Amino acid sequence: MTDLIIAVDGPAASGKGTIARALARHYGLPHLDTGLLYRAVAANVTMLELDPAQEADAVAATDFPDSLMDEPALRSDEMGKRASIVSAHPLVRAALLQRQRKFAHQPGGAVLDGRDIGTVIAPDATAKLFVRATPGIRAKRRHAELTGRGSFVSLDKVLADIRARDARDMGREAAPLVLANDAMLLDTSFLSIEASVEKAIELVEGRRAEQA
Ligand SMILES: Nc1ncnc2c1ncn2[C@@H]1O[C@H](COP(=O)(O)OP(=O)(O)OP(=O)(O)O)[C@@H](O)[C@H]1O
Ligand SMILES: Nc1ccn([C@@H]2O[C@H](COP(=O)(O)O)[C@@H](O)[C@H]2O)c(=O)n1
Repeated sequence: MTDLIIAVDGPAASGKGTIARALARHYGLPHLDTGLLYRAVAANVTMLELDPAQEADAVAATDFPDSLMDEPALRSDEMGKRASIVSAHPLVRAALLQRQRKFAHQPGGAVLDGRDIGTVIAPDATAKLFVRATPGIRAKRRHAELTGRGSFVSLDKVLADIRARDARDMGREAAPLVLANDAMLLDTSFLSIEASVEKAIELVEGRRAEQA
């Protein structure tokens, strides 16, 4: 059987992680949330008391233990913001590249979600999804998630952070978030989680059938 590589890209809180995890379960494939790699670099920069805006400082923090990726602190909004600062440095991206490519190209295939999976990490992916939702809807979902975890932050602040992160991730020179030519758009704004996952499977199956 041919390997199945599924690339899931999209902006912050669009639902790409939720969809990628469900696809991995559905197809019995390993999953990598590549945002966690950048969040781990950001956390390491912070622990080492270095400056995330300085490329050399951020590169020095790319050598982190795998266990760091399991830290709940990585999931905070602040760490998402710092991750988007360190991720703009080309040398940080280069330091994390092979690890992601190796994961994508393991026997059988894999599901990866992030910003540059379909464009840089696995341009040869079997199926590429670009998941999006309006900034307002993404902010409401992320706000509900954060308050559910006991972190008290206003909806306005979450929306402002999402807009700032979009601008940084789409505006940077190194591997910006863009729609790959052959990516399939999946707008989750008015879809439930279940409906989004169903649609994602349908899109992947359509692409597989075209390639059979
Ligand atoms: N279709 C949906 N309807 C309602 N809530 C959703 C939907 N999809 C995802 N969510 C919720 O929205 C929040 C963000 O989803 P998720 O973490 O999957 O986004 P993401 O794009 O992976 O975010 P990030 O870029 O920050 O990693 C989560 O709380 C998730 O449960
Ligand atoms: N492939 C990727 C994945 C993530 N980033 C950057 O990390 C930040 C945090 O990612 P989340 O998916 O956990 O929100 C994100 O804002 C990006 O700046 C990336 O550049 N490439």
